[in-house]
Amino acid sequence: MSLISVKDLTVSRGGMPVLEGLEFSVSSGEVLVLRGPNGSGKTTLLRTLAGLQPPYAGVVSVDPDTVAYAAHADGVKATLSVAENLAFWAGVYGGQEIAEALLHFNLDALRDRPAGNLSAGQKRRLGLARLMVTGRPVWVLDEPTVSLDAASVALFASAVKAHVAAGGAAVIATHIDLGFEERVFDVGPYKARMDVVRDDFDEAFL
Ligand SMILES: Nc1ncnc2c1ncn2[C@@H]1O[C@H](COP(=O)(O)OP(=O)(O)OP(=O)(O)O)[C@@H](O)[C@H]1O
Repeated sequence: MSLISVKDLTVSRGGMPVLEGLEFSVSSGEVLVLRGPNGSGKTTLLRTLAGLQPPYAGVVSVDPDTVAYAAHADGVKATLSVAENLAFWAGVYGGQEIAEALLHFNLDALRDRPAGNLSAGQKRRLGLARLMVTGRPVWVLDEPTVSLDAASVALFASAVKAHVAAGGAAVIATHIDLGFEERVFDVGPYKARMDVVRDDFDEAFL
């Protein structure tokens, strides 16, 4: 069953098309890894998939209530403890248990530490643990392993594996090999031509 699909999608940044003609779908049980050099448009595509910005053209088919998005900024509340941060997100998303997420991301010993006092990698682990408490099936992740050491990357990879084994799906922009079976989608060939002109463009300006 397809949880997210795009058809003839163009995504834009600052009003300019960045990628165009995108077509793919991701089903329950699948991981799609986005690849492409810096600045190629992966973040722009992920933000569009997550509903944070509208498509420039084409269609994104996904129920917005099924998506959990994690970006570069961890969205951690500095004055709340680790456990309070997770409980807060669990409440926002409908009350999943936080115990499993704390254990999985090796955060149990840090549960009462104010999140503002965590290291960069610990903060990133907390940001990723949040995914587990959302209960949402479609994980849309932008460079999730930044700041993580090898052991934490392995924790993250196993969380994704468990998530898709339970029927979820994930779209992940990453430059590293996460060591699991995935489909790879290279955005390179979809780079938008700079001479794209919208139908509603006033030719008098050309
Ligand atoms: N506010 C903006 N207005 C116009 N163009 C922008 C703006 N912000 C970013 N861009 C450009 O949009 C393009 C796509 O950026 P995007 O962040 O989606 O790339 P990326 O593939 O995620 O890169 P990275 O791997 O470095 O994270 C880049 O060329 C970038 O310079």
